[in-house]
Order: sequence, then structure tokens, then C-alpha cells
Amino acid sequence: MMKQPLLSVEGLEVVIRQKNKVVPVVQKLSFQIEQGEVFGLVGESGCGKTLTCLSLLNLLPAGIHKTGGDICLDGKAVEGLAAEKWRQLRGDRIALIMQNPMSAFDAIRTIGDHFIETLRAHGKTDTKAATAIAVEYLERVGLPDASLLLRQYPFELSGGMLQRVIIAIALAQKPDLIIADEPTTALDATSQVQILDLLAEVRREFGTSILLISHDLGVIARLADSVAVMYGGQFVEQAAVADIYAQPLHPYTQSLMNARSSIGLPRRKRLSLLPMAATEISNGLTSACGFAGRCPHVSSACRETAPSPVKVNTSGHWVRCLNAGSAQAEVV
Ligand SMILES: Nc1ncnc2c1ncn2[C@@H]1O[C@H](COP(=O)(O)OP(=O)(O)OP(=O)(O)O)[C@@H](O)[C@H]1O
Repeated sequence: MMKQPLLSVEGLEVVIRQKNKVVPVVQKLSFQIEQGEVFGLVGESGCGKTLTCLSLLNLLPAGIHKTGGDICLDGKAVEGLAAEKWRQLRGDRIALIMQNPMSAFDAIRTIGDHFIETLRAHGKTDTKAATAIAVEYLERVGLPDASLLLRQYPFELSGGMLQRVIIAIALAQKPDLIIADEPTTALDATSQVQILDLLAEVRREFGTSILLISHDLGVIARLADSVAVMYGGQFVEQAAVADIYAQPLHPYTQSLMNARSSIGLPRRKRLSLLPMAATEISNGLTSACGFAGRCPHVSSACRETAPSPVKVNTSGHWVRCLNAGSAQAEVV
């Protein structure tokens, strides 16, 4: 029997329902994450990364709905799970690490209160045993003097330390998949590198799969095996990280390559793009390419035809661009 991927997403669609219109914000996304794989999702602010993660966890805010697609964990559909089953799945199987670590904590409760309550909510154990587990995992993520730390309040810790605490809480539940949504964005440069190195260690030591979300291709390059580039609610290019570095084909991927941080590899020549128009996110459903308004290589065909994904190689590299070949020539 063929081995199932840990997570499989097929044709995911999410919309925002407003008074008299429906705005598609995630359009027909498909991807798979194998056990122990780090899958990167990269794209600029507002392209739909967070709503994609939240739909995987059945946590979409009011007014935002999943309207299509299948999500399977170990080959089993999660659609229609009862609320209690979703609660178990979140934490026990999939843990979420968000952008701003401070916002994950209640300011008037200690780190120990947060840690132990989470463990107990997932039926792990009594308070004494939960405390021992908390100390063990805080030490494993490199936080010294864990017993003292459990008595401290969130404001007494730096952003980098709080993000480590969140990772420790997640790991203590032994999830199969960690969704890390911009886990380093709110941190200083040194803490960013440390948290990425910690996630790499977590994958090595625990075999945990990671869905790593970032607006920065440099962050993705440091950790991920494969990457999907998202623009206006769609994937525009997908490949192994090494392939996308060797041959970035979509003009938007090329602009991300040039904008990446020093955490990744050296910059190349900068491509200038027009800013994203507010309406652009819904363009994917029109007959034009959603990127046409910003693309330095736009042709008349791009304004008439929405490009379909084109396979580039046999190891999963594909691109959604009518002019991918000429765009590449500009960058190299
Ligand atoms: N609660 C909400 N109500 C209305 N619109 C929303 C809500 N959350 C997100 N959106 C809109 O949906 C689109 C996708 O948002 P999403 O947060 O997924 O983007 P993102 O890529 O994660 O960006 P960022 O990196 O800034 O979080 C954006 O246009 C955003 O304005």
C-alpha cells in the first residue's frame, strides 16, 4: 500500500462574505506535507497565508468560510469532525505558532499556569507530572532555569524567550505537524536565527513536520525542503527549495528572491514591481492573470488569459505564468 502524506490539501477555497459580495481569498490550493518535511509557504502581506493555516485548523474567523477542497490527515478527511474532535486534533496532532508571541499569553498569568493548563486540557496528566514535563521541555528548547521561568510572567521574558516557551508547549504535546505562521517576524535578528535553528532541531530530533509561513524567502530557504509561492490567494509557483533558487520562474518569485532577508542567501538584481492593488486578490477568478497589473513582463495575452500551472521538471517544480521563460532571462 502507498504511504499517505501526513497532510494533504486538495483544491482548498476560502471566501469572505460581505454585505453584497463574496470575495475569494484562497483559490484552489493543493499541497501535501510528508512526515518530517518542512513545507514553506511564502507571499506578501494579505495574500492569504494566515487564512490558509486557519482553515486547516477549522479556526476561520466569523464571516470567512471554507467553500471547497479536501483536507486529510494521514489519509483521513477532517471535514465534519465534531467540535471536541477538532479540539483534540489541535495540539495533539497539529500545533500552531503565531507571529506575535506576546499575544498568545494572558499577561496576568504565569508561564507555568499557561503550560500546565494546556497540558491538562489535553488530558495529559496531573499538576505535579505536568510541571515535570514543562521543566523538561523548557530545558529542551534551550531555556535555562526552567523552574524559575515557570513562576515568571510573560512581560518578564523577551520575545525570543516567549517564542521558545510556545514551541516548548507545542512540543510537549508531541504534535505530528507544527504550523509556524511568521514565527520570527516580531523578533530581533539574533532571535530570528535562533528560533529557525530551534525549529530545524525539532524536525531533526522529533521528526515533526512543519508548515512554515513567511513573507521572506530567506527564512523559508533556511529551513524548508519545498516551497509554494502565494500571490493573491493562489499558488503561482511550487518547487523544491533548491530548484526555486536555481531557477525562479515566476516574476513574483523573482521579486521575493531579491527582497529576501540576510538570513537567507545573497540578494540578486532587484526587480521593481508596482504595489498590489486592493482588488487584486479577487483577480484570480477573472480571465486575466492575477499578477498582470504588477508584472514587468506583462503581455497582452496576460490580460486575456488566466495561466494554468505548467510543469517545469519531474520533481514537482511548476509555475503559473505565460511568460515564465522570458521572465527568467531577465534575472539571470
Ligand atoms: N477577519 C477578517 N475579516 C475580513 N477580511 C480579512 C480577515 N482576515 C483576513 N482578511 C483579508 O483576507 C485576505 C488574506 O488575509 P491573510 O491574513 O490570510 O493574509 P496573510 O498573507 O496572512 O497576510 P499577513 O502576513 O499580513 O498576515 C486579506 O485581504 C485580508 O485583508
